[in-house]
Amino acid sequence: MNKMMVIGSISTDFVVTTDKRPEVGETITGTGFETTFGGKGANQAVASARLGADVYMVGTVGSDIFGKELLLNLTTNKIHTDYVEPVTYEPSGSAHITIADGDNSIVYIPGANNEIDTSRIQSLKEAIQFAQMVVVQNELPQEVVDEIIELCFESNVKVIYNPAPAREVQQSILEKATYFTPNESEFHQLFPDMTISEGLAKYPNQLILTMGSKGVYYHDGESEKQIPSYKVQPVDTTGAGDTFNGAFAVAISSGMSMDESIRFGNLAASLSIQKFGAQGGMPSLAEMKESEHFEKTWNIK
Ligand SMILES: Nc1ncnc2c1ncn2[C@@H]1O[C@H](COP(=O)(O)OP(=O)(O)OP(=O)(O)O)[C@@H](O)[C@H]1O
Ligand SMILES: [K+]
Repeated sequence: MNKMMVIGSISTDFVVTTDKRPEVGETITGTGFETTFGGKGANQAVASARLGADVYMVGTVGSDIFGKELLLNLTTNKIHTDYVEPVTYEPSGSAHITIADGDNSIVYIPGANNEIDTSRIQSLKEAIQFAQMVVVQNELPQEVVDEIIELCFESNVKVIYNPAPAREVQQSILEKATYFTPNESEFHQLFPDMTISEGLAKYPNQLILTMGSKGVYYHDGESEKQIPSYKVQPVDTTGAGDTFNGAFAVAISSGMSMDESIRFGNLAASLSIQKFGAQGGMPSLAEMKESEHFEKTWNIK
């Protein structure tokens, strides 16, 4: 079984649906309320664990009621929580999402997620060196992300860096990631002066660009390649990118080829967007195998 370490955010999504948004000072009656589990780190951990990886989550939750639920959700998904620390001085991370007119507006409060620091990463050095794959995203302080990638690079541990949400990142850090996986807008934030083709050619077999329904692009050292997505009717695309990253991580660390691993990621993502919530539709390996697109040669270890 693949030992994987996912270092990142763990949050609750509070989702309000309403016919219109309130004006400043106004109170209105909405139409619905739901809480779902989120945080890019936790989402990617759940995606990998459902597909059979042995996942260790590294992160921070508040010592509030939400923190307990967040931990319980991880263990329910068979994720090890030994490296998830409760903190007392910040609330658990949360995203406050209002959906009106088919569009969402979001207030994200990192809270406990910002309390992880570089000394915590140093204290986990041995555990990190023991992982077959490390996965990290941008919902942590950038100096912590930098420290993780530097440590993996020096220790020869494979690391997938999902630079989401978009922000500036030093080129020297990107270069040290085994793979980095922006979507289209994150790509343009990382490389404001480059076309997509120029970026792909500069980082062959390393830059994996997800383009929603258009599929995934990378350069194999000889030419640019496009791996198409699977045609489905999306219900809720929240968590598509997280599912892709978690599934790609499982496939590539199982020794599957780049093309196979991307197809595996695309298939998992296409199943996930047919259900509500970031984690709600993330498939198990058994559900993947039931798909007509599952390939017999895909061998998950
Ligand atoms: N409409 C769609 N139809 C089929 N597959 C899709 C669709 N949207 C997304 N996907 C799948 O999900 C993967 C990731 O999607 P995308 O590039 O939109 O990432 P993202 O912007 O990080 O997603 P999100 O922020 O919504 O989680 C794609 O590579 C593709 O496989
Ligand atoms: K979904």
